[in-house]
Amino acid sequence: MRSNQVDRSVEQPPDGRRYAIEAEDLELTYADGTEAVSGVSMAVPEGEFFGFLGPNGAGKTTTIKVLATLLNPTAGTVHVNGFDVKTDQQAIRESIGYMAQETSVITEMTARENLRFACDAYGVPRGDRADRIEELLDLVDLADVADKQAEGFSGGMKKRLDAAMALVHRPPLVFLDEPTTGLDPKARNRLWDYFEEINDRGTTIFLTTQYLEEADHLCDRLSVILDGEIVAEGAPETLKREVGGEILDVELEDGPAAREQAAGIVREDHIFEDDPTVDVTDDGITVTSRESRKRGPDLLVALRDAGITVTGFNVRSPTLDDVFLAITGEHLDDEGSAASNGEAVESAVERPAAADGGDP
Ligand SMILES: Nc1ncnc2c1ncn2[C@@H]1O[C@H](COP(=O)(O)OP(=O)(O)OP(=O)(O)O)[C@@H](O)[C@H]1O
Repeated sequence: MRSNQVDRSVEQPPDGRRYAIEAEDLELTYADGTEAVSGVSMAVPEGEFFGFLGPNGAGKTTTIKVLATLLNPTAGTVHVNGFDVKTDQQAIRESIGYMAQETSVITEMTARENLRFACDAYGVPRGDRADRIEELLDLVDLADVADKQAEGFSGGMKKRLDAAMALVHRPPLVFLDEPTTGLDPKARNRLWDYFEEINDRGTTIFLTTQYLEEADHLCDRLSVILDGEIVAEGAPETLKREVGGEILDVELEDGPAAREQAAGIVREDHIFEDDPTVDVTDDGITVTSRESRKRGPDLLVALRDAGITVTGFNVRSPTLDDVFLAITGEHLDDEGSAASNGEAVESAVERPAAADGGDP
């Protein structure tokens, strides 16, 4: 342990691991007065796959930049790998990998040359470089194109090279800032496999994403950030359970007046006895209740008796989008921007992002 490393032995997670990240009341206000992060606290144990989920502009990148010592916090206490972000910046930089939103790949160089360049930048001992580069090229499936210029790489290949470059010095903790934005589902899945592999090897991962499915698939635990504040945290399954029940989606033939009338029937007719929540959507209503399955048919009868035509009906388990809706009253749409209820209601789970141009 370096002399200035904090001994956090009294603040270990319950299972004896140490914390890779500890932040308490982190605040960051930009020079123009924008309060990007207001009182964020988190504790990420070593080895965890931790997700930081939120819409555009929520404060994810700002938080990551503080953790990676690229921005000084305005207030709060932050330790990364046991080091203080205010006083031990060099030690933190040596002990983390950072895959930024913008690519670090130099397109005039080959994949192998880019990795060599990253080894230089991180001071990887010369004797270790060749083996490490081969290992990373294999891991991210770029061995076949190792000596090809990165210029011709697809978006997915560049992202995989970016991720490999963040890992040449074998950091115990890696920050991935929206690593799959703009990739097609196939390219995204390949990156997910790679991230899972490095996490299985023991690397702590701090991932920011605006994709609900990504957070759900990869993360052991996550925090949801909105307008610079954490609004929920927990394991994806726990958060979904906390929504409290199952979701009943009812599609209606008629427009807004019929949807409001249907919502009124749910609220006033006491068909569901557990005080359900009801949301008006683009094409009907959504009811969240522990009795969705049992009482769903009774609702259909009540709607028919009121002269409202039902065109579709489905009971399902809650998704992270339902969690987001329950907490914020807004959906998180596929562009990562929070959309008011009843406007853009499809989640990133259902709509893939733009193609990234033919990832092989
Ligand atoms: N250099 C800056 N100066 C002033 N305000 C900034 C600066 N960088 C970011 N902001 C503002 O801070 C807030 C948080 O931005 P941040 O980039 O951290 O959000 P984000 O969740 O990472 O969003 P995105 O998904 O768009 O990257 C936003 O209101 C943004 O406009």
